[in-house]
Amino acid sequence: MSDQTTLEREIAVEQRHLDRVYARLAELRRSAADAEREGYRLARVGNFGALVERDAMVFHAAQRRHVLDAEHEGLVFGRLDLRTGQVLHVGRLGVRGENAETLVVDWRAPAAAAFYQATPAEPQGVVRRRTIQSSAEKVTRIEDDLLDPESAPPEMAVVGDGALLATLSRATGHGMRDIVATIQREQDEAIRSPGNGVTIVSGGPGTGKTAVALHRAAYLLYSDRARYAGGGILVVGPSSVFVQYIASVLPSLGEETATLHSLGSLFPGVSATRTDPPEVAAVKGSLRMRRVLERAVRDAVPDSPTELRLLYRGELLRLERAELDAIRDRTLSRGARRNEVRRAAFDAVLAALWAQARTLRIGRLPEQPAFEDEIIERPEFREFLKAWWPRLHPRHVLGWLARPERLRRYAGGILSGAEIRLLTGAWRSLDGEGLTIADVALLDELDALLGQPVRRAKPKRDPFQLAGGVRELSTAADRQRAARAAARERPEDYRDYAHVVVDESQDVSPMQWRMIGRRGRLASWTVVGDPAQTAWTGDPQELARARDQALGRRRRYRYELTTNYRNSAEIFAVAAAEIHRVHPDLALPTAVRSTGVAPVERTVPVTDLPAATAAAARALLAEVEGTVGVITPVPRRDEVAGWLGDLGARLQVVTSLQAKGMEYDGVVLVAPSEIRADPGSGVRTLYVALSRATQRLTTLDPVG
Ligand SMILES: Nc1ncnc2c1ncn2[C@@H]1O[C@H](COP(=O)(O)OP(=O)(O)OP(=O)(O)O)[C@@H](O)[C@H]1O
Repeated sequence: MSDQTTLEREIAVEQRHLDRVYARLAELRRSAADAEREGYRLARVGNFGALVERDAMVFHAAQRRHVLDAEHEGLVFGRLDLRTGQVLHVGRLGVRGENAETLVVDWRAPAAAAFYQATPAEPQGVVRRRTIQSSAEKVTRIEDDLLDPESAPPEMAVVGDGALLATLSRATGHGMRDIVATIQREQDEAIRSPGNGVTIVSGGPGTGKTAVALHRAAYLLYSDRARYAGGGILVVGPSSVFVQYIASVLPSLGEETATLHSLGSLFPGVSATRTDPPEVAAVKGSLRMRRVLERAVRDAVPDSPTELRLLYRGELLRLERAELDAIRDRTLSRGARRNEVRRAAFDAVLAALWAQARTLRIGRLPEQPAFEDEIIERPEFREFLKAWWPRLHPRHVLGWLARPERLRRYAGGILSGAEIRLLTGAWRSLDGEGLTIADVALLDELDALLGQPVRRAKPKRDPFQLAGGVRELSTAADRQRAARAAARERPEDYRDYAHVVVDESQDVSPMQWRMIGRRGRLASWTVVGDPAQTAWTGDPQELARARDQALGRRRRYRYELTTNYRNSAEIFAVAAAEIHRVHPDLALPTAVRSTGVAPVERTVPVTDLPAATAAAARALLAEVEGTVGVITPVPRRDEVAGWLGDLGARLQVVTSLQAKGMEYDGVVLVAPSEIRADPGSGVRTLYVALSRATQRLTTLDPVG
């Protein structure tokens, strides 16, 4: 029988199974809809038992219908033929037939683990593993791996060249894809790592760390939905460009309950995208900044009144600067938080005025409470309090640090003169250009130091309370919907996540670890990263300390990924040569795919750089089907974007720092020597930029 006929026959076999699954799915959807209708009919009967039954029916039916709709496309993607003769189909969700026989096993279920973990050396009872691709309920392609040839029955067919390579050769889109059909064994082990403690996944560029982290979030939600959907999963990435890139993966796995944030958007109401030069980021990210900020939050508000004068029954009551400063120091002693002790500060001022009034022997002086009431009523006194001890927002205090004379005072003896000058220079543009990503961790620290004003607790709104005090008896489905809405509506400063995923963790500074740590006090963690790709130039010991403090003493599970699935072997060879300049002995992943196309490395006269960049970008857009990234040194981003004009949605211009974690089919790298020239982290940043392309890489270096 020819190969073509075998392939057609095998596709037809899978199509029959797929037809059966989709027919069953249609049936399940119909019965879910019927159950929902029946549930509402029962409700009209009106007795309590019927209402409880309605609750359960409507809940399960609605939940089922939602899942069935979400997982329709590409539902079945794998098949295992076991030595026992049993056949298992693996898919995005578990489906049973009318007689409770298994038609599809959920990819996250223990029975599906062999699909990812079996190898020819350790077949785990699997004879043939088959990957099935389909589109709109039609099987389009199948790829087999024969894992245990000796146990294969003679009639067993094996088709295709391996699913992984076929998948890796597909064009890159704007968003990352889920890899659920082709997860590799070492990745699967990390995905299924225990839910408690800290899972640490490391590996070089393109080894699937991000993919693993996101699939792990989906796995955890499957394995213990009550815990992880209830508390929530927070995923933190380095930049907003990156968060947009990965945002579609979890919904494609049927999981919408995770919260994605970039490091610049973790603080409520802020979304910073500007980056600092590495030497400035190292100062802003250092733990020493905490001591600088502690001094700032204890200082007097700029331009606030330096004395209080009040005329009381013909006598002048007066608190001078030294006295006001002493009250402030006393009130803020022992770690009191400024926004939380406003009331205590006001009481101390009133007490000081009272003491003075008594010393002055003012005639007909009332009792202390009446005296204080009289003073509090005076508008000039209220104005004074508002100006002297206002409710402070972290942004106000960061503004104080941007004043050179204040910064010198706060940072003296903590930061060096050169470091203070770096910060002064960086914050000169704070008002004009806004916050940088590194500033956001400082805001979060200031928020923790300032505290929240004491408010009377508002009664919680009952989502089932209707107008006029009528309380509708709700169904569990209503409650579930409300719970989902609550997850979406978690307060912006929500901190009690059940799990925190940190991607590109090598670039998280000590102050950023503190910020993330505040959101994961109750959490288990997944931390993925590659030390060789870091742009951090600060103290490595301080970094390790801050990270350990955030992660706590939980048990650690470590995984190392060793295969680069992104770059062609030709492209990764260029990146590898770059990182070996500074880390000659670094063990690197193996790139599995060769395209036979060598990267293009060109030098061009500086005046020709704009035209050469535009020409290279156009050429790559014509050569590849997917996206093209133009990666620039940080200061050149806008200039280069200007050279390119509008070349369409497939092209993106990013800085070498924004390129972290990103992937494009073609990359034009502008002025690599300028990126390398940074003495702190230049080579490592260039290594990141060189390892972003799947198929084509052109580097353009200006000379002269
Ligand atoms: N098992 C797999 N099957 C198919 N594609 C995969 C697999 N593992 C990884 N990939 C693909 O390889 C590319 C790189 O993956 P990913 O971005 O997760 O790597 P990374 O380790 O986070 O990289 P970097 O550190 O360079 O940012 C992505 O396109 C991803 O979809």
